[in-house]
Amino acid sequence: MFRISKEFHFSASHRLDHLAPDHQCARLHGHNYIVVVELAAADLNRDGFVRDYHELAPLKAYLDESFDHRHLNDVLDVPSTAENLARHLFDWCRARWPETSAVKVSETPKTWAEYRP
Ligand SMILES: Nc1nc2c(c(=O)[nH]1)N=C([C@H](O)[C@H](O)COP(=O)(O)OP(=O)(O)OP(=O)(O)O)CN2
Ligand SMILES: [Zn+2]
Repeated sequence: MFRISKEFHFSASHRLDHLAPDHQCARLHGHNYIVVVELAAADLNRDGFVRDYHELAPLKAYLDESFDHRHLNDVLDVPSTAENLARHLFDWCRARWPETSAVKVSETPKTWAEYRP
């Protein structure tokens, strides 16, 4: 199996307002998010690629337009946890690129959440 991945970045604010009011993440705050999309295939195409990295440009455009410098509570219809963000972006990528195998999201230098069905 071949696996490729590409990293994307955006900055956004959010509040996890379903948490107890004394939880620090229930307060308005922001992150410099990192998103890594992974694609997998048993065979390579005629170019020797799982898929050309350049074909992932629509994900950058989607993140820039819909997530960057926005308030995530206004963007997602589920709590804006890293897990939910990873699942949302996985579904978005999988609908376009069937080789999508996982999406990882980092909110801080110490944390990662991954959705991999
Ligand atoms: N499983 C998850 N736990 C938490 C999430 C999440 O999306 N999934 N999100 C948050 C906060 O939004 C934020 O990411 C804070 O993370 P945390 O690691 O607690 O932040 P700190 O940098 O302050 O951690 P320190 O250990 O104090 O450095 C919380 N949990
Ligand atoms: Zn947060």
